[in-house]
Amino acid sequence: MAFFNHLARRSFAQSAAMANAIKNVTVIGSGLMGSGIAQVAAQTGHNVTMVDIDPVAVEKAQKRIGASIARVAKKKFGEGDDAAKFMNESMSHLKTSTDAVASVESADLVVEAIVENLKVKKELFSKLDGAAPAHTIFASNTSSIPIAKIAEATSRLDRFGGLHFFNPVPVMKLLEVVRIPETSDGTYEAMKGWGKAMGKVTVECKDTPGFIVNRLLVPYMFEAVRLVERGEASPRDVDTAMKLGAGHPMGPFELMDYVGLDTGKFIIDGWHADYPDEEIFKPSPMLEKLVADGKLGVKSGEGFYSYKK
Ligand SMILES: CCCCCCCCCCCCC[C@H](O)CC(=O)SCCNC(=O)CCNC(=O)[C@H](O)C(C)(C)COP(=O)(O)OP(=O)(O)OC[C@H]1O[C@@H](n2cnc3c(N)ncnc32)[C@H](O)[C@@H]1OP(=O)(O)O
Ligand SMILES: NC(=O)c1ccc[n+]([C@@H]2O[C@H](COP(=O)([O-])OP(=O)(O)OC[C@H]3O[C@@H](n4cnc5c(N)ncnc54)[C@H](O)[C@@H]3O)[C@@H](O)[C@H]2O)c1
Repeated sequence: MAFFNHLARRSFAQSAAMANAIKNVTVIGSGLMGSGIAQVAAQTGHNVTMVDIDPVAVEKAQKRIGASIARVAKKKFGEGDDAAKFMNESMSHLKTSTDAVASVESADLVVEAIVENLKVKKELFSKLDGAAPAHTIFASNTSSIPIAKIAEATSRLDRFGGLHFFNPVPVMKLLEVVRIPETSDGTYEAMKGWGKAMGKVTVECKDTPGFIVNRLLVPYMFEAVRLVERGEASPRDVDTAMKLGAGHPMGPFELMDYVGLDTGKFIIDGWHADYPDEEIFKPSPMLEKLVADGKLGVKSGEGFYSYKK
């Protein structure tokens, strides 16, 4: 028994050591998720470079992070010097860039949170694979795309995995840590250890569709839309019912608006392509029209509901 305890202690020590080795973090994508991941990494003392292809998105992200850190600081320290110190120290760990290749030169970990599109993600990782140091771990925050499909664009399958955060990242405690068959034990332990260093509770996931949460949550959201499309209830009543009847903090329509209808469409289109005979994944006329009209939810000011002030 002592031998196995020794092994367990050594494995824990290894993962702690590897997680501690993750100091320089590059987050690619400064949207809803990338800005949240970058914020929490900065708040937890990592050296963070947040990158986006769109300079306007970077500027919006900095504003979003500033407002969010203020909420976190107020919640942790109330008003006063300690809150200001926390905010200043966190922001001091955060740099921004629009040059993805340069941003990974000294990265220990790259977390990708760009558009939910396999081709674009593969193009990005292929480009970064030649620029990042050999030891750098690559991870995708994808909601629905198989990690293995993204990883095949690189030569570092043993140092590739999924780190699936939840929205809003500063609040949601869960982190799904996904491995592909080639992910080394050291990489997996380092990713789990880093998740804990980020203040998250990690769960272990295989590279299956939707990992754990989205495998259950996305069909639920799909059914909510079908129910409304069949004229059986209004979005507002469905949301009220799920909040008061199932204790959810948000109803499905509020949540779809919150996560972004564009991301929702990317997911359903991807799963429909992969599973064409699955009725539930057939395109939704209601969602198609909203996205075509630029109504993407909170991020655009209107989705299923209007958020215009
Ligand atoms: C057929 C076609 C169908 C097509 C549709 C398919 C859709 C598919 C969509 C899937 C998308 C991908 C999903 C993704 O991969 C995985 C996810 O992320 S799923 C989403 C997970 N998140 C949730 O479920 C969020 C649920 N909501 C909540 O938890 C809460 O509502 C809230 C967001 C935390 C807000 O809380 P409220 O009480 O309502 O409001 P407050 O503003 O008071 O906030 C409470 C508390 O939290 C702090 N806080 C809130 N937001 C932030 C922030 N951004 N930064 C920092 N802190 C924040 C706030 O300070 C409050 O703290 P307090 O002061 O009260 O202690
Ligand atoms: N929205 C959510 O609730 C949520 C939750 C968990 C995971 N995810 C996943 O996270 C990823 C990002 O989702 P989001 O909601 O933050 O999207 P978003 O649209 O808010 O942000 C995406 C950002 O990526 C940038 N981008 C696109 N292509 C790029 C490139 N080649 N290089 C650099 N930047 C690029 C865009 O300019 C944009 O700012 C997706 O894979 C999504 O499935 C989303």
